[in-house]
Amino acid sequence: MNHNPEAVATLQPDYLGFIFWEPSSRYFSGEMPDLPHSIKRTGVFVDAPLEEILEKVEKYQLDAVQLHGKEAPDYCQELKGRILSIRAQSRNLEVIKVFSIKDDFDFGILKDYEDVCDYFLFDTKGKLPGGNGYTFDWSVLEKYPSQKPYFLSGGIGLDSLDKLKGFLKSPASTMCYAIDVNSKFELAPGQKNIEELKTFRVSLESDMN
Ligand SMILES: O=C(O)c1ccccc1NCC(=O)[C@H](O)[C@H](O)COP(=O)(O)O
Repeated sequence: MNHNPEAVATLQPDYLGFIFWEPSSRYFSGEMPDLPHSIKRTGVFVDAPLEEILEKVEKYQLDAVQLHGKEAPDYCQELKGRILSIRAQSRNLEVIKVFSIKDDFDFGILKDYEDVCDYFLFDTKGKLPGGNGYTFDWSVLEKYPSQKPYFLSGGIGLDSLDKLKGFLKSPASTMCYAIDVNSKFELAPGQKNIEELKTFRVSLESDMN
């Protein structure tokens, strides 16, 4: 297994993802490492049965789930409700609903998800439900109609830095809450390139200060 989450954690990301979709080359099945509490352990799922998500949430003490399939609003709502009852309201579970964009996007779809998830994540449509390594045209986000913060994702790498810096200064990014990176920072599936991640972070942060 190539996964190196402990090394990624030294960079203190806000979220750290674990892929729980078995066909993925990044599928995670190992022991959850000890991570600082400031880092949200995020389980990535694709149309998984609710019971499977609940089992992983408890087993790995997840703080967030990222849903990459065709999960309906009812499903998100039930997930939230079930977690609340299990955790007796002691600890939240963030639900991040992913939408994959090809060319254009019908933002009307988001309306029914507004009250049942915490964040949206915009990824690029591809052969796989995630981790395809392609960017979409971020200018579609100029029409983003919601006040819900979103994650920007899909094919972001060091070669995206200039474009990303421009985007983050544009009105389309007003509700952009986080940048999600994956395959463009890998030495092998699941094994992240720490030096490149560091370079990416330092470059973005220096531009924003
Ligand atoms: O990474 C995977 O193998 C994967 C498989 C199935 C669903 C989601 C998956 N990854 C989700 C992510 O969190 C990615 O960060 C997102 O899709 C962007 O990936 P990339 O285009 O490689 O930057």
